[in-house]
Amino acid sequence: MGNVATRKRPGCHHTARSDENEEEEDGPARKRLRIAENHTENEYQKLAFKSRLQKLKNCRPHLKKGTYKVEEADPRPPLPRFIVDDYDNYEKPETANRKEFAIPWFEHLFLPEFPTRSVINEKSFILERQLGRGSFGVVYCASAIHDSERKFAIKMQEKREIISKRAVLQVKREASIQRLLPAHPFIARTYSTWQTRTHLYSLLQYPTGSTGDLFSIWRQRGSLSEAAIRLIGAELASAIDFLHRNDVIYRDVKLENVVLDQWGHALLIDFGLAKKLKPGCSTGTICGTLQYMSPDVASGHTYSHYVDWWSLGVLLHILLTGIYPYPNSEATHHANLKFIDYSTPIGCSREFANLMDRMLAVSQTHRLCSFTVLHAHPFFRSINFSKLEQKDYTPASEIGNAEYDTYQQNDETLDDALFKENYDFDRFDYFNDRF
Ligand SMILES: Nc1ncnc2c1ncn2[C@@H]1O[C@H](COP(=O)(O)OP(=O)(O)OP(=O)(O)O)[C@@H](O)[C@H]1O
Repeated sequence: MGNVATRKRPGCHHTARSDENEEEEDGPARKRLRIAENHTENEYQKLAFKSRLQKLKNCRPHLKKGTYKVEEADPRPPLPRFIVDDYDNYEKPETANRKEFAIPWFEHLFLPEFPTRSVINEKSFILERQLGRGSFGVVYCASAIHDSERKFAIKMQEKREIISKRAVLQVKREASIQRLLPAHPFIARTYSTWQTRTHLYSLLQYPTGSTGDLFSIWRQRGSLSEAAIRLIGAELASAIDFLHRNDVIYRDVKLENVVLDQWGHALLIDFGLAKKLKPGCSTGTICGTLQYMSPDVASGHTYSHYVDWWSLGVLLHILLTGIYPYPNSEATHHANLKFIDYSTPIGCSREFANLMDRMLAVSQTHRLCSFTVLHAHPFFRSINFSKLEQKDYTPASEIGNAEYDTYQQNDETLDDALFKENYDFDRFDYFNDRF
């Protein structure tokens, strides 16, 4: 078929074709004649030739006449040298090499927080049992392959889930904050992180002989004694203060994020919502667990580290009374959170009642918003924080000795009387004189 298109048909005049034939037939003589006919072009060539000849004569006067060789001008524009050189000298990587060094995007996405080649990896451990479930995967208790006595928690998160929920930055931030944080007795350490093609792994501190997270403990045993709450509260306060001093706002203090070891010491886990925030700076992301969320976060205005003290207040309130301080148990959106109808817990010590009033005050002027104030509060007066951080106290001995009876919440007359008395007295004592 291709031949049909180029075949000369009878009666059809092909100009280009006939010129080519003429050239072929007459040779260079015929070509010269055609150039001569084109007068303008010819004149131009002559002038150009003369000018180049003159230039050559000027720069090489020692050469005799007639020995010059002028080459025909190249009709194409000169190629920029650097492109030609680059192209000529460019060493294309071997196909095999390229395959070896290429990092797939779903691995690259989680670098450098989750390295792809780690000395410690999932093959170094034996997974024993499941400890809990998070948004993107499962947390296992694991023992080191060469030392079965050493226990760790391994958090295994699915990359697919993380990407589909657009939480890549969140998990990377969590890993980097936890890994850079200095050691603290009440914060779970992150020893290592790595990734496979499908999963992210975090090797975490496992509390020795863990009795589970605080939520499960509270659900099994009910309300805790004030003595136990004092020790657990003080340990968590020490951990939160440490985070703030290291420019970290935690934003997710809740029962589920505290695990206890066999002596009842608290360990703060899950830095999924933590953020680097310098003192005096504020942030505005509405995040956290609704029932623990402070009015400042829920309002959508900017807030700072102090919101963690509100959440700790909610946690301590639940540990003692078994209920949330504000009617938000059914809330599904931050805009629906209500900060009304608070009543001071009754049937507890005046110190604890006052601590709750202070930590859960909606007005920031009345609210307890710093470790210094908490540390000096009468509820924690008996605690030596240096000894606490040395783990000199044993909260386990106090856990389970509940003294608080939740039915007293219904006695409204007593409730009101106690609230007024405590509030006025304490307000004078702590706001004006001491804090
Ligand atoms: N270091 C640890 N030691 C013991 N148990 C742990 C540890 N880390 C996590 N767990 C258990 O696993 C559960 C889920 O862990 P975690 O909350 O860290 O996961 P997550 O994926 O960050 O979840 P979330 O959806 O709350 O962000 C916890 O509630 C706890 O019971």
